[in-house]
Amino acid sequence: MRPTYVAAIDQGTTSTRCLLFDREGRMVSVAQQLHRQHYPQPGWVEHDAEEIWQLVCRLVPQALADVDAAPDQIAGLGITNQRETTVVWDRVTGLPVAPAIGWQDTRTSACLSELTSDFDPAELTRRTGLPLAGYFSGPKLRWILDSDPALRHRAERGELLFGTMDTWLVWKLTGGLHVTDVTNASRTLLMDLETLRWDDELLACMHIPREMLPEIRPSMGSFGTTRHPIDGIPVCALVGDQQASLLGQTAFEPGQAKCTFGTGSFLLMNTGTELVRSRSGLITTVAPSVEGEETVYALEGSVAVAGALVEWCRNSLGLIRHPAEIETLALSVEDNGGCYVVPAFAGLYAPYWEPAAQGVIVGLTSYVTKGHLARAVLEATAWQTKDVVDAMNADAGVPVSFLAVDGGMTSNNLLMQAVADVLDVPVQRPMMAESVALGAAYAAGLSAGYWPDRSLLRSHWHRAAEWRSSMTAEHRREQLSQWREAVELSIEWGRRTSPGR
Ligand SMILES: Nc1ncnc2c1ncn2[C@@H]1O[C@H](COP(=O)(O)OP(=O)(O)O)[C@@H](O)[C@H]1O
Ligand SMILES: O=P(O)(O)OC[C@H](O)CO
Repeated sequence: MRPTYVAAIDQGTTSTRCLLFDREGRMVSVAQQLHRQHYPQPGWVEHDAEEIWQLVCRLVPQALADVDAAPDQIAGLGITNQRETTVVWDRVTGLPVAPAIGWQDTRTSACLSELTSDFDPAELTRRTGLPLAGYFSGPKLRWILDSDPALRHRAERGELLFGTMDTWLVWKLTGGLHVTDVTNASRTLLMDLETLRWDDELLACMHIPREMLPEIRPSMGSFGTTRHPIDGIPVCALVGDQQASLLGQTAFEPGQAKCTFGTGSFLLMNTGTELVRSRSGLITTVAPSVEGEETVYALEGSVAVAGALVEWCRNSLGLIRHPAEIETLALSVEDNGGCYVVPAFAGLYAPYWEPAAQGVIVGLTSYVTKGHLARAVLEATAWQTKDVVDAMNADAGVPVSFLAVDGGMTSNNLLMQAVADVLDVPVQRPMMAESVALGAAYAAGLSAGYWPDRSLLRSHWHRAAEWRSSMTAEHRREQLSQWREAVELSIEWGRRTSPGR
C-alpha cells in the first residue's frame, strides 16, 4: 500500500512553506520561500498577495514531488496563516485591488476612533475580545475602502471580496470558495466572540459592506477540493497560525500554554470552554474549533516585535549578516552593559496596547559595545514575554508553570535561557519545532479521519531541549524594574513626540 500524508501550507509573515507529515507526525517534506516585505512609509508594512499565491503554486507541487507523492496520497490539506493581514480582491479577475496591509502596519492607529465611528471601545472589547487597535483587520479593511471612493463603490456593488490570508489562499486553491474560520475571524474586530458571527452593528460602524465578507466556519471541516495548482486535494482545515501552534504543541487542556517566537511572539493559554475576559491587557481569542463541538477559547498575549528586531539589526543596522549571528555577538560579552532596547516599532501590543509608544534604546555609555546591544536585543524578547506571562498569571487563574516554545527564534539557546531566567519556569522546545505547520496538519488530519482523535497526537510530542532559570530573584527584580522604566520612557517619548498616534 502506498503511504499517505497530510499536507500543510504555512503562510507566515516572512515566508510561505508547504510541508507533508506522516502518521507519526514526522515532517517528510518541506518547500519554503521568502516573500518581499514592502515599507512604503514609516509604520506601513505591505505584502503582495499575488506574489504569495504564486509562491504557493510553486511550493505545493515541489513538496509533493520531493517524496514522489501523488495528490491522492494526501489525506487532507490544512492552511495556516499570518493573521490580520488584509487582502481585497476582484471577484471576477481574482486579482488584488490594493497591496495587502500587514498585521504590524500602524497606518490606522492615529484614526482608530474615527474609523470605528466612536463606537464605545469597552463595548467593542466586550463583543470581540479585542482592544481597539490598528493590529486587527477591520480598521485595515475600512482604510482600504476609504482610500479610494471607486473601491468603496465596487465593494458595495459586491464586486470586491475581503479576506485574511487563509481566505485568499483557499479561494485561489479551490477556484472560488469564499470562507474563513473562527480563529481568523476572531482577529477582525468584526466578529461576536459568543455567537461566532459577523456583528452587523460593528460592520455598520466600520462602514464595511457585508457582501464582501467570507462565510465563517469551524476550523476543521470540508473546505472543498483544490483545483490549482494541483487538482484533487481535499482542503480540511483553516486555522490562524498562533492557534495552530496551540494544537501542534498539543495544548488541549485548560491551563496549557505555548509561546511562538517568530517575527512577533505570541503566548496563548487554552482556557477551555470558558470565555475569560482579560483585565490585564490580554486578548480573548478562539482556539481551533470542530463542527458541533463546544467552542474552546484561549487568552493571548501578542507581542509585535521579537524576531523583527533581529531582522532590523541585520537589514537596517548591518550589525549581523544572518539572524543566528545575533547569538554569537551577544555571547561576546557577559551582560547587557546596562543597555535596554524597547522595540515599539508598531507601538506596544500586549499588555500595554500603547499605539503611541516608540522604540527606545536606553542606558548608552561609551562602555556599551555592539555585543551589549545584541544582548539587549535578545533580552527585549525575554522581557516582553515576562510582561505577558505576568498578565496571564493575573487573568487565567492558573499560573504558567512551564512554557512550550516554538518558532524561528527558538534555535537561539541564549534567548531561550534568557526567557527561562526571567520567567523562572522551565522552557521546553519539542523535537518538531514547526508547531504551526504541524498544528495545521493535525487539524486537517483530524478532520479527514487520518488520525482518529487528539489523544493519539500527544505521543508525537518529544522534548528536544529544556532551559531552567539560573538567575537570582534579586537580579531578576532589579533588571525587571529597569526594563519597566525603559517601557515607560518608550510610551512617554511617543506620546510627547507624536501626540496624534
Ligand atoms: N538564531 C536566531 N536568533 C534570533 N532570531 C532568529 C534566529 N533565527 C531566526 N530568527 C528570527 O525568527 C524569525 C523567523 O521565524 P519564523 O518562525 O519563520 O517567523 P514568521 O512565521 O513570523 O515568518 C525572523 O524574524 C528571524 O529574524
Ligand atoms: O507569521 P507569524 O508567525 O509572524 O505570526 C503572525 C501572527 O499571526 C500575527 O497575529
